[in-house]
Amino acid sequence: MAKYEHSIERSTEYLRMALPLMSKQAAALHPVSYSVWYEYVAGENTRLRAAVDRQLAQEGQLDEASIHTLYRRHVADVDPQTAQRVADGFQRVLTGMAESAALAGDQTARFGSSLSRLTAELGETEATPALQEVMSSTRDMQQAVARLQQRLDESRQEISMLRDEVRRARHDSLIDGLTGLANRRAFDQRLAVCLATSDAAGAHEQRQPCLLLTDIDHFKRINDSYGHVFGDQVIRAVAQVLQRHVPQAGLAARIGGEEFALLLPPTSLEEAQALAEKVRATIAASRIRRQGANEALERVTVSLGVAPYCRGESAREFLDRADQALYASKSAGRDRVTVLAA
Ligand SMILES: Nc1nc2c(ncn2[C@@H]2O[C@H](COP(=O)(O)OP(=O)(O)OP(=O)(O)O)[C@@H](O)[C@H]2O)c(=O)[nH]1
Repeated sequence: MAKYEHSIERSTEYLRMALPLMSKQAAALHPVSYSVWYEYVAGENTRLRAAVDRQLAQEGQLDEASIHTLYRRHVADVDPQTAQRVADGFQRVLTGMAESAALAGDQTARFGSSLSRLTAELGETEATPALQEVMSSTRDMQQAVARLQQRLDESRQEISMLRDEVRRARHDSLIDGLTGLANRRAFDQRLAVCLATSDAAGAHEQRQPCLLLTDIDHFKRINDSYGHVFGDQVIRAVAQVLQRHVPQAGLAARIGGEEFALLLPPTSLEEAQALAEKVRATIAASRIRRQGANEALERVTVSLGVAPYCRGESAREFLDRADQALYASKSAGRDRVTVLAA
């Protein structure tokens, strides 16, 4: 279940609660600060709440540095999806407020021009001081509404930047930095969705999602012989081969140091096996050149384990079966594919 999916009423209430708390601090009233206080008043992020209370007890106030640290530790890092929802919610609330301010501005402007017309019709002499005062207050009101609109626009721009930042952070949190493939977290998320979809499809579906686990053979030796920089180059080369072979609806991920997974959408076991064999042969046939080294080429091989999903089993059980298949490939001499049928 999503952690925060608050209604507009609820998020407006949080805004009302957060504003006074936020304005007491030394930090500026920007979206990062708002995200922290939103989470604080919503009360579901208990670790953030405890950290804020602790800091307030010690320091009395939150300054720029502490608000950013709290945001990074307890909002952005922990759950980028939540941060995105907070930013989206804030944007919705702000948009609503900006629309109300625009409406108030229009009405004030109309009221002002009616008053001007009335004053003109009455003539200088008949325009009483009371009427003059109403006109002057109306002008003040118009200016105040215009200022409010401008501040709301500025806040909307800041929110928009924050959303981009959160989107980037979320993207980064799902990508493996070395290879550009999906990382373990992205893989686990996709696997869960894939299995739930497969279970919901019912027993009549013949083909099932398949998992190909791939591990680079004797990788420790490669590292020990040629160093970690070359080791990383080998990891990237293997990742590229996997990325080239993954079908559109599948996912290629780096799930450990030199371990990869290809998650295939419902596929026959024969097709999955053929794909695994193609990956193995492509890697075995490639020669990875060491940058700056004279000696020509390094032969790298991988072992693979293939397992089809058995409806109803857990992600852990599915992974374990694919891992057993991989282990069988390693035990049988490496550079091979083992299939463990359901
Ligand atoms: N260069 C590099 N090495 C890594 C990375 N992650 C893990 N390793 C290394 O990968 C090696 C994995 O070794 P093992 O799992 O023992 O594999 P192995 O025994 O050499 O080979 P197999 O038995 O064929 O699996 C270790 O030496 C790790 O230090 C990484 O990101 N970069």
